[in-house]
Amino acid sequence: MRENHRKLAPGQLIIASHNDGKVREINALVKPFAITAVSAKKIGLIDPEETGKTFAENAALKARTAAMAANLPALADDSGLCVHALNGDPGIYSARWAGEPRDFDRAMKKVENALIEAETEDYTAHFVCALALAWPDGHEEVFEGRVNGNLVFPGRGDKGFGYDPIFVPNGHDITFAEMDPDRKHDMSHRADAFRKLIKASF
Ligand SMILES: O=P(O)(O)OP(=O)(O)OP(=O)(O)OC[C@H]1O[C@@H](n2cnc3c(O)ncnc32)[C@H](O)[C@@H]1O
Ligand SMILES: [Mg+2]
Repeated sequence: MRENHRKLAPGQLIIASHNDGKVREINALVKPFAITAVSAKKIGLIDPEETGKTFAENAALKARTAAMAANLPALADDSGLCVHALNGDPGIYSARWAGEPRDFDRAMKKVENALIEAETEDYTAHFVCALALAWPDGHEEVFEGRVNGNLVFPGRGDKGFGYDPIFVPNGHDITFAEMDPDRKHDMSHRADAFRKLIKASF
């Protein structure tokens, strides 16, 4: 682990994501800092193909693409749901399980069906979030966060996004989609990764 992290200077930061739910959460998380977050989608940057084999590789690829295109530092998030009885699926394919156009009811049904097919009682899962910062000169840093929980079917709640309706974090009895956004931000994989990023980069 490198200890000499580069600090992020006050100014503009590109949020290299085309997911409105994520951009909303990232904006809330960077709000206390002297940073103006601009979403990649808003300024018309491309949504690169995610060819990496890990969350960290994909986050770095997205951050790098945006930083080079905008000539500004960029922050990208690659995240997903890893279901233990499914050997970590959907994992880095979490967005792709929702098809095109994205349909997370379908993706959650797919997870439920795969668990039924696996004839398992193990409904444990975790979310992972890799956050990558990339600068136009090629410097990159990646931070990873995680939250453990259990899956419930049918899904419950209409807050949040993606797989939130089926995920109950450990120590709680409501899903991420039933939780106020501020509470999710206290304990989520994204918050965990952000704590590391803020400590290193701000
Ligand atoms: O790549 P970008 O443009 O950032 O947006 P994306 O939606 O394609 O994002 P990913 O490639 O990282 O795919 C991760 C998927 O995992 C799901 N996911 C990630 N974080 C989540 C969270 O906090 N709650 C629920 N689902 C989440 C969500 O459905 C995402 O679409
Ligand atoms: Mg993506």
